[in-house]
Amino acid sequence: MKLGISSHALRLSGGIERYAMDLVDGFTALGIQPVFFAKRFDDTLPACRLVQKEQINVRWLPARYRDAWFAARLPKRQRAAGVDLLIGCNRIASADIAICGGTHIGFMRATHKQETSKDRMQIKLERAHYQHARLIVAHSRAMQTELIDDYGVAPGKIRVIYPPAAAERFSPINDERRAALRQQLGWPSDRIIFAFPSSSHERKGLPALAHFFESTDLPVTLAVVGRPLPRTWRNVQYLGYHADIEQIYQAADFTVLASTYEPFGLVGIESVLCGTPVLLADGIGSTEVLDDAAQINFGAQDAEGLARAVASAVQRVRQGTARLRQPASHISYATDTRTHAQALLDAWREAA
Ligand SMILES: Nc1nc2c(ncn2[C@@H]2O[C@H](COP(=O)(O)OP(=O)(O)O[C@H]3O[C@H](CO)[C@@H](O)[C@H](O)[C@@H]3O)[C@@H](O)[C@H]2O)c(=O)[nH]1
Ligand SMILES: O=P(O)(O)OC[C@H]1O[C@](O)(CO)[C@@H](O)[C@@H]1O
Repeated sequence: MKLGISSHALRLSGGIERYAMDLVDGFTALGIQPVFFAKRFDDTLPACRLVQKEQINVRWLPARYRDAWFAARLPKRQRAAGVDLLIGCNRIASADIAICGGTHIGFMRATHKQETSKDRMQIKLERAHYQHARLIVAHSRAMQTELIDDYGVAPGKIRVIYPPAAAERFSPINDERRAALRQQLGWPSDRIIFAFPSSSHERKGLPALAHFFESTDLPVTLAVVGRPLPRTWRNVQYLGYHADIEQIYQAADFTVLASTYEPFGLVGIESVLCGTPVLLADGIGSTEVLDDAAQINFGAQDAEGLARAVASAVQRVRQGTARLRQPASHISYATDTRTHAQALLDAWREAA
């Protein structure tokens, strides 16, 4: 069988790029070399050597037309490469398995965005994506609901399969190494650090978090990794895009997301796998798979709820009960990439 994966890019960026890379990892472990269709490749990544690269260049086009152009060119390239099972991580109209790690209608509703012609183009392409695929893999139950209610997808076509995380990257370290890492990052031992990995600050709740952190008297710091910050705040530190993000999780006391729309939130499981519990706003997809020891929840729009959640996190750290010594036991599914790749193939066999 010749397996294809389509995605925006094979490079480090946000969640869906991470997911596509984890698919490469998982299929490689199963002895399958995927053909990878993308607009861009970062050739310094080891993943690029594990795939047959098929680039579809869209750079010459204005941004708004790129996705549709990519989707239109893809079928010919699929046939030429002899692909007989295509997994679509981006919106295309020729995938056999469509991955749903977010819907545009759900995103627009949750973030109260005014619809423009660009959004309508995205939604049209997205409908074609879901319609063409024989199987849709939703990254959370919330996505399953959006697919049925907002896109009219037949429930029988959808399977919820949670996304994986690379275990060799995301794992706990011992206390000594952790203390050294914290020192390296300039984090005093009496400071309680909340990591905030984000490539989309507005959607992931930076305004509410920054407002709380700048005005609290608790000895807490919000450590932002990913996109640069628009300004500075008291108790908020920016660490840049950190290639070895696992070190941030390993060294931090908690990881926090106050997202208004978060289909899954890989950040949640990556942090827990590193032994670091999470503060997650209600409704974030990964809250479905974590137990109470691993997470503290609050309402994304509830300032007092956030304050209570941070206070209870601080209390756990002070009591020495925060860290998770057996990370996998707090997550309801097997997170390794190989199991995920196999689950996709099994679901495909059932659907075909
Ligand atoms: N190396 C590195 N990685 C980073 C950094 N900042 C963020 N990331 C990575 O970017 C990813 C963020 O993933 P998510 O938490 O899942 O959020 P997203 O970018 O909004 O992803 C979207 O697609 C996911 C997959 O379906 C969904 O899980 C998610 O909810 C959302 O829709 C994680 O893998 C995280 O490690 C950084 O500074 N450095
Ligand atoms: O807040 P961000 O990172 O721009 O993400 C928004 C994106 O999320 C999606 O709703 C799906 O994940 C896209 O349609 C939308 O462009």
